[in-house]
Amino acid sequence: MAQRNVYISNMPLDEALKKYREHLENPLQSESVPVKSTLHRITFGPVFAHRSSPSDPCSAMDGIAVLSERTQGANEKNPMQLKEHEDFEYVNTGNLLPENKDSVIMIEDVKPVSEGVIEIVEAAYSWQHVRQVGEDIIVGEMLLPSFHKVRPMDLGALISGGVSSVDVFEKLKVGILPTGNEIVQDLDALTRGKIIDSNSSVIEGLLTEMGCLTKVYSPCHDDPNALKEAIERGLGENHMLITIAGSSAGEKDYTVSTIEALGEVVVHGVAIKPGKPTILGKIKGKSVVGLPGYPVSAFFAFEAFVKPLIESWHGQMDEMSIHEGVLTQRVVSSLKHEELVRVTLGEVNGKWVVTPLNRGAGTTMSLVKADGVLTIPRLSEGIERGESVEVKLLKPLHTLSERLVVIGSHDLLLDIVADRMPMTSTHVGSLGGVMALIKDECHMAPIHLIDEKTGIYNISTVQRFFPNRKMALIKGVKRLQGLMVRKGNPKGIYTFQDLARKEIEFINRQKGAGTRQLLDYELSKLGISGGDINGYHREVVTHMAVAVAVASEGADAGLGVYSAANSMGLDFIEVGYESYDFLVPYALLEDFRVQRFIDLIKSPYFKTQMTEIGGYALEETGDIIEIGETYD
Ligand SMILES: Nc1nc2c(c(=O)[nH]1)N[C@H]1C(S)=C(S)[C@@H](COP(=O)(O)OP(=O)(O)OC[C@H]3O[C@@H](n4cnc5c(N)ncnc54)[C@H](O)[C@@H]3O)O[C@H]1N2
Ligand code: MOO
Repeated sequence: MAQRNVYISNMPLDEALKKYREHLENPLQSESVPVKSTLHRITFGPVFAHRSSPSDPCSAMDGIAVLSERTQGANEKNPMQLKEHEDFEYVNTGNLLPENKDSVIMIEDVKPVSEGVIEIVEAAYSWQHVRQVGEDIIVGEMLLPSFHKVRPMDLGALISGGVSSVDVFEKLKVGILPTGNEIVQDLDALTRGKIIDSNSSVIEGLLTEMGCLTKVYSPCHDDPNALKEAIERGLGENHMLITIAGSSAGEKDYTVSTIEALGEVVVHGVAIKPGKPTILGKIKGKSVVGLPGYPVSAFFAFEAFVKPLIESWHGQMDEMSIHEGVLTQRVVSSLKHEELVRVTLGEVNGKWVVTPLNRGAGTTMSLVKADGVLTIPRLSEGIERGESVEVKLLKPLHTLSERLVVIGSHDLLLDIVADRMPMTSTHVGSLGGVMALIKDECHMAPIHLIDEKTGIYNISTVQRFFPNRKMALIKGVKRLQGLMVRKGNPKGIYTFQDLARKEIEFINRQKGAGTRQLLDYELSKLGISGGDINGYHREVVTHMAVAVAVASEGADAGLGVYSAANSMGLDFIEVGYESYDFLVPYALLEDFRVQRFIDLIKSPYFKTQMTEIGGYALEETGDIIEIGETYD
């Protein structure tokens, strides 16, 4: 008499899936694919920009390009006439900014007077309506992290960032093996007692939707030897095999015994209905899943086990929805239009925080980085900071709650961290980060703030801003700051005094940035005022943006870190090492996201990466300094 499988367990779904996952390794390797063929593929590693975008300064509006200096003094009472080819050139949106021009006046604000002569009633400020080099993408910037499913908007960023091919996960090959003497695949063969194989097509469709390559085999007869051969062949030709039917306790249900003979049955029988007799097996390291034969059972067992397993190999999870959160920055909007603001989300102290991204219509990266979209209706002037808003999610919520929310000063090391753990970072300078921590809008603020009296970094500033709250400073890196100049230092810039020379164009960091404070500190020691330096008021928000401006000859010098200068091939005049540390509320030190971060920056991997970039010292990285007392 044939043996029956009577030992079917009743393992809870979560437990079964966890146990099975632990038994299997991700079978997928990487392959290099031309950028235009990467839609819906999943990135194997981080993808970095090969070029900046825009790669040259260009006009952001239709109008005329002028030298801002030339327009000073123009106002309603004193209209100013300008001559074409002498004082201005006509430009359209996207045109290269002509030589010797630094700003654009919109065509609406230009009054034609006669052939080649126009009149303006308002002066232009420098870089007005000009898209600066790297406004959207900066060479070397991480465009996409690992495990990212490429969407249409990502293609735009990859192509703008000069990427020609991308390492993606190879497609998962899955074999589908229907079993049972009664199963036929051809309607003509559907005689009395036969059943048409509908399950294989359903499972094939589900796998195709997930980006897998499938192969459906001919139905295997209820014969142990035939089944053994078919399973071995199916596994040899694929990464994974799904068998259909024969999973239960019938006399001819050979699937379990065959898998057991060839490898291991990890689970047989789960506490879901339909789907109870599902088999989760492993042969030679590969996954074999036995789905029950009833069509609905097969579908649910697939959704419960196969789908999450493949998704986790792809680094992807569940679906989209609407979510509520608190806005961390005021968003001003025009009454005329409904505005779609790209935002990031994170969970801080049980509250969801919503941070707007760059709003320029040319910033493809704002779409790539967006976790969701906030709609500001027509006839609304905008939304205040602290107000509750509803966000349409572009990413699954559970991946967002794992995120470490970082607001503050920028450094290239944040890209290394963001590639290895879930993180969102907003770059608003050190003081901006401190303010966000005060309002509980982030977990962590990277800071480098010099005390102008003592020259000591961070500690005294933290004491001053948090007199009643116990904080912790996670020691980060010592990084080399200096003046970036073009290769060979053609303008002979060696000291801060040189910045005040008439022919030197400087590019500055935004107010509140630690580097801006360092500049002001050095200038005040020398008695130089910001107004003495051309370009002091021209601000960008990252070190890389400064480096790109100098490299592309938009400026002659800027202050920033060695790593940024080095990556753009610039010369570097050392100013000294500064402490770039991570400030967190003491109470959040034990938070799993903060812990994950500390583990990462203490890891050998992080040290190797930082050493490769150069310009950093990591002696105390990950050490904790407690600051202040708890008064509550
Ligand atoms: N004594 C017991 N009997 C059964 C148990 C049990 O615990 N004790 N479990 C029941 C449950 S629950 C399910 S589900 C089914 C699972 O059956 P099998 O996986 O062994 O599949 P079969 O018996 O071969 O077929 C079931 C049913 O599905 C049809 N089928 C099979 N393959 C296909 C296909 N490719 N396309 C469409 N339809 C297919 C098949 O003809 C049968 O009608 O067992 C219960 N019995
Ligand atoms: O649980 Mo079965 O899988 O009843 O259909």
